[in-house]
Amino acid sequence: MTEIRVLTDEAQYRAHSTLFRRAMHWGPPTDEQWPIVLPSYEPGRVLAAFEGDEMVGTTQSFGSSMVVPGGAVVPHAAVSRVGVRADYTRRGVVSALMQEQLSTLPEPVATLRASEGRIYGRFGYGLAGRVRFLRIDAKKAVIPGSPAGRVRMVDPDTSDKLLPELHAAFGLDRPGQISRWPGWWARALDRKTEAENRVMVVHSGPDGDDGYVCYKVSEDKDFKHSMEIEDIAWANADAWRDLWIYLTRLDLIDEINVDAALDDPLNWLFEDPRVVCTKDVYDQIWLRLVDAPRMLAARTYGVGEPVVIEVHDKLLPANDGCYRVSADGAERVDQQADITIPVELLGAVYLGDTKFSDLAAAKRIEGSRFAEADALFAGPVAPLCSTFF
Ligand SMILES: CC(=O)SCCNC(=O)CCNC(=O)[C@H](O)C(C)(C)COP(=O)(O)OP(=O)(O)OC[C@H]1O[C@@H](n2cnc3c(N)ncnc32)[C@H](O)[C@@H]1OP(=O)(O)O
Repeated sequence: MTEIRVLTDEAQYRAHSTLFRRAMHWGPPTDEQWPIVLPSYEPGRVLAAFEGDEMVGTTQSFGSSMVVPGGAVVPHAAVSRVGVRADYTRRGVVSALMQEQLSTLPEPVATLRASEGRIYGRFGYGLAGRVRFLRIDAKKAVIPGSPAGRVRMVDPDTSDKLLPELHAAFGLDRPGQISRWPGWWARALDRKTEAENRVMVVHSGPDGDDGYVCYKVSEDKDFKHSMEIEDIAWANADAWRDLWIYLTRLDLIDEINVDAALDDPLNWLFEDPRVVCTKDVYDQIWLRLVDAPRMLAARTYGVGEPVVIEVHDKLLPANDGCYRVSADGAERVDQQADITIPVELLGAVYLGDTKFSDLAAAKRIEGSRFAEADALFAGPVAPLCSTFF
């Protein structure tokens, strides 16, 4: 009989970390890594499955906030470290963990990054946002003109304090973006275990610091240098452009790799837009509407005729019901539905990445008036989450 418990002390957290890492075929956390990982264990949010006294499965969440279409910011749970011991898989362990986690989360929405695409739909998560992996030919990347402001390198002691402050001050620019928690920053800014060659650069304009970038450069051979952008954020278009002027004018760099939204306008910075190459498009945000009525009311909608959507949710039946969505908002109603949709697919359309008409074409949803629903749920910008967890 699988029992789900909330873990409470450091020894249990370390066993949780070891179990999850082994499920991913990684080694356990080392003594050097553990002090960096420990702050990411938030009391009350760490669950494990037990068979008798044996821990056999894990999950946890981090408390944060997420932007929804229209700009409202809602409480959000970042779900992570889902793993089952290899000798206990396919016996319902993760199903029990997911049911308990979803039933007890205080936030109305949860997201995660999925290791495999077939795991989470059954738990009500839908693929709600994709990311582009870009490669920029730095040798040919010319941005005409001069920078508007200045950049300066900052040392790790300065960036430990400054970067979290700046990230919070810049705000969350796209649907799907989430705020960062202290344990996230502890790992991101860790310099003991993996970041000796990380460089942090801050941009300032007329009103002070308004952008930053963190990157690492590695050398393949024959002085071929490749840069990975780990984190980049800006408060205005001048800061964004100036950071890219800095990055593309660095000596010795052959290529720059960066993650971007599907509609990121980066290629328009360059004289030759072909210097930006999309290497891959990959799924990123898996979204679970935990409190569907609250989340439907939280976002704004485009112009168009109202539609009535009937939602089915096997794990959280409080979400079941019909919702009338119009340009003025969404509310629960007792009316004939135009569209019937399972909660994971409502999650998939929620941020605007996927259209009702595409789901209907694929025979994933039933009903009519899909074009009207597309118009209501469409947003002016593609979703993105630049905070990996
Ligand atoms: C957010 C994150 O942390 S992503 C990382 C997820 N973790 C991993 O990938 C680590 C390796 N894998 C594992 O630890 C486990 O196999 C898990 C977590 C993916 C699944 O745990 P299990 O306890 O085996 O799942 P459980 O037995 O509850 O399965 C529920 C259903 O999902 C299906 N399922 C589970 N995992 C998979 C999978 N990888 N691919 C396809 N179907 C799956 C099962 O077949 C079962 O289907 P059924 O209800 O029709 O019989």
